[in-house]
Amino acid sequence: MGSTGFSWKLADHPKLPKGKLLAMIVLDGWGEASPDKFNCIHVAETPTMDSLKNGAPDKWRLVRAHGTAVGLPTEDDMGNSEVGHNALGAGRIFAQGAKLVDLALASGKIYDDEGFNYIKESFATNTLHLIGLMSDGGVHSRLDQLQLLLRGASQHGAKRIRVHVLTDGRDVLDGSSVGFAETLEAELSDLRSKGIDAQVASGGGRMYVTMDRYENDWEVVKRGWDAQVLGEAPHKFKNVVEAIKTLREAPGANDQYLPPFVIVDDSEKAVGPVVDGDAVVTFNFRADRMTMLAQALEYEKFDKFDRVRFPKIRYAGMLQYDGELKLPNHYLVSPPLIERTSGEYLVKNGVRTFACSETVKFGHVTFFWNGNRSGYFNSELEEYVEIPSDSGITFNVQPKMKALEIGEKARDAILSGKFDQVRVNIPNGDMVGHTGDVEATVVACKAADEAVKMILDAVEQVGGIYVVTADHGNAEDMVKRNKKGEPLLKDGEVQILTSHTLQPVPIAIGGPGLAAGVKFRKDVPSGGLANVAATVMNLHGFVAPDDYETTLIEVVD
Ligand SMILES: O=C(O)[C@H](O)COP(=O)(O)O
Ligand SMILES: [Mn+2]
Ligand SMILES: [Mn+2]
Repeated sequence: MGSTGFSWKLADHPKLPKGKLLAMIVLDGWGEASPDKFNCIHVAETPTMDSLKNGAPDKWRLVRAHGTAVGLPTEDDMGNSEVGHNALGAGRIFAQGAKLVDLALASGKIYDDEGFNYIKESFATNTLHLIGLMSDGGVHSRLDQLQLLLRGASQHGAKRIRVHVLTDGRDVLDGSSVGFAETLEAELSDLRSKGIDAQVASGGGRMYVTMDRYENDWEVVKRGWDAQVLGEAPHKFKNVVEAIKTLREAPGANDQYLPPFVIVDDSEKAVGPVVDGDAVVTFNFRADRMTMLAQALEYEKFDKFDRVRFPKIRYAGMLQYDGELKLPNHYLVSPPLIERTSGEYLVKNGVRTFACSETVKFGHVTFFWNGNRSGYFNSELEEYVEIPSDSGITFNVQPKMKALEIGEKARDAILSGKFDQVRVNIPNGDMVGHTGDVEATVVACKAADEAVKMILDAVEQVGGIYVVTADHGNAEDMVKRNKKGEPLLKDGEVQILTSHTLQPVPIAIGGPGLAAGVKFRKDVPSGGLANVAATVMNLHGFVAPDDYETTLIEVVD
């Protein structure tokens, strides 16, 4: 596509009409797996989703939602919301953050680029702080990347390094943070033997400390700020392994929600507050749960909580987390450039668009869907509605979440006649699945199914079309399995899987507005989430751009 010949205008689909209302429903964390008692979708009453499956193979099929199909480094990488919604919205597969960071570290290019050279200015006199998720989940960060960065930074002049860890247990097994902390400690001890003053300075569980998203609860970020920047926390320890082991002993404690702690020296002084002149890197590559901290670290003007001190630092993100806001200004690796998304094309071709979810997934159907871009393409044609999520709770306590409210908003948008596309994310399977609470996840799946029904009923009323799919698996498998697929036992108990899975996800099309003869093609057997955008464009009456992954549908006369 030469720059001169470029046009936003989409060609008319030769067979499919325009002007049909299309409901695009993304069930978060809803994969397809064999039925057993750890498959919460199977256990739950889900009559609506079950009935869609009866449309197989013409109107229901599976698509790939993990690994290389969504731009991740390997087929062992489970899908996640960022890469899933990016693929759904962009219609093409982009090498994602995880892979781009791998490449930049492997080639050493990361150390030549602007971001690293910017923070390097601090190395001679000050401390380099690295803040992020200590995990090998590969969703937000990876421990091996942190290890390489630690080695590389010290080889490039960092003499004093402080690591501020967030424990995971959400993209990896609960309890695995102890092993990660030991690995990290060994790495730091190796650096110390080479004369580098390197240690962990603070920590806390990701869901309670720092990694909130979409401004659901700034208190979470403040807890992290106090520990990481101010060096203040309710718990003080001499080293990170002891900290995690001790805090995990409290009743009900788990990696995701460990309280904040700081590491102190023999005189009980925090070893690593952030001070003027220091360099800070947030080493997560994924954006959603880093942008709030990034704002606190970067913005002179800031009123979300009292920072007490706002040190003058050199701050860089592993990636730039928001291209539109240019946040942060400095970054070590350039993010994937996801342009010409289906959302932008459709709006530019007059498709009036409504998008909605509750806070915890709101950015998924807007920001991620639109290629990690905030805001509207055309505020006259678009409306994005965020339903406030409950904050300060784990969602197993409230497994229905706001599913029905999302369903109602979507229904009203459909019936209003003001929109051509009504797009939602229904979070329950994922958010409750991450708590590892199997019973609550069953309730969650039922609620999600009810929300789908509400939307499909409205589609029926207006003679519209629906596309129902998911971004990756989660609730369909809640247990860690051996290679044969049998649940793995540890100390006589099954090991609960809080993370996403490698499973494919369903996609269903239908509704009274779906033209006769539309069915899934048979010649895209390994279709993935990136094939959905062209499919949706067709259903709006357009042909997708040539470089989009091929459509999943055909029209048979
Ligand atoms: O951030 C999270 O909650 C998990 O790490 C990944 O879940 P998501 O990709 O579904 O948001
Ligand atoms: Mn998701
Ligand atoms: Mn998830």
